[in-house]
Amino acid sequence: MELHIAKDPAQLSENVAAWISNYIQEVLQDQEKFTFVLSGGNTPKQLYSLLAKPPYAEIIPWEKIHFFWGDERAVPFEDERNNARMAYDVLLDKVPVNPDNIHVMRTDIGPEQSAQEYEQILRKYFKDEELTFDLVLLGMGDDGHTLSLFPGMPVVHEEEAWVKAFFLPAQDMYRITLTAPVVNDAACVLFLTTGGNKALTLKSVIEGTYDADKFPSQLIRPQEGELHWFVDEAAASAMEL
Ligand SMILES: O=C1O[C@H](COP(=O)(O)O)[C@@H](O)[C@H](O)[C@H]1O
Repeated sequence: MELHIAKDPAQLSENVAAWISNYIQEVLQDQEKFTFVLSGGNTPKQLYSLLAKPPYAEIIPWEKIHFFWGDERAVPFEDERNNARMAYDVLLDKVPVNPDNIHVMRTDIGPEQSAQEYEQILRKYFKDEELTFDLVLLGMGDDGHTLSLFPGMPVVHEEEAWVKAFFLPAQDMYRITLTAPVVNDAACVLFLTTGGNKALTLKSVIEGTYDADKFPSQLIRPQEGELHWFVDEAAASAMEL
């Protein structure tokens, strides 16, 4: 695992945008397409908006990238809580992406059906591949969740399915999420985490005893791929560095 610490969220987003842009270009020297899993929430907005502007809007070969989502809130696309909607607003509507390469988790059908459909899309896409995604971008909630793998929920222990839907009582909402095994088969996983409110949780996730029921972010340990944590100083403030 590599830990990268930046001064503040603005500097962190700058660093991650540059890192992602380099990584995409490097990987595309050896292959024709690149698979990029996006996260939702608030943290990645600044990063997405940087990627949508020069120089990244111009140097990233957008038409070669296939976009997927790590998780989705089962609310209509028009709802501002919808993770795909946020990514469209800040990034995908602003760069020359091929619309056929954008693979959203649908919320215009039932969550179970959407999860099954997404699983089929992924299994078909990665049929002959040893690894799954080239890059998975993740966030971490202050409760230690990542994707929609929330503390204490059975989905944390899912080992077979790549995509699951479930009802999250705390938010009175269905969630659709990739599971840990499919993310752990990725070539590279990158966590983006900011803020002092996440400092103690981050310390537990990175330096604490393994307890995935309490801190689902600990589930993410790529088998062969790289794991990077990009955090700001406030989020890193409780760690013993
Ligand atoms: O609900 C969610 O939260 C996590 C964390 O979001 P953040 O804004 O605190 O970083 C996010 O990664 C996930 O995609 C989203 O559905």
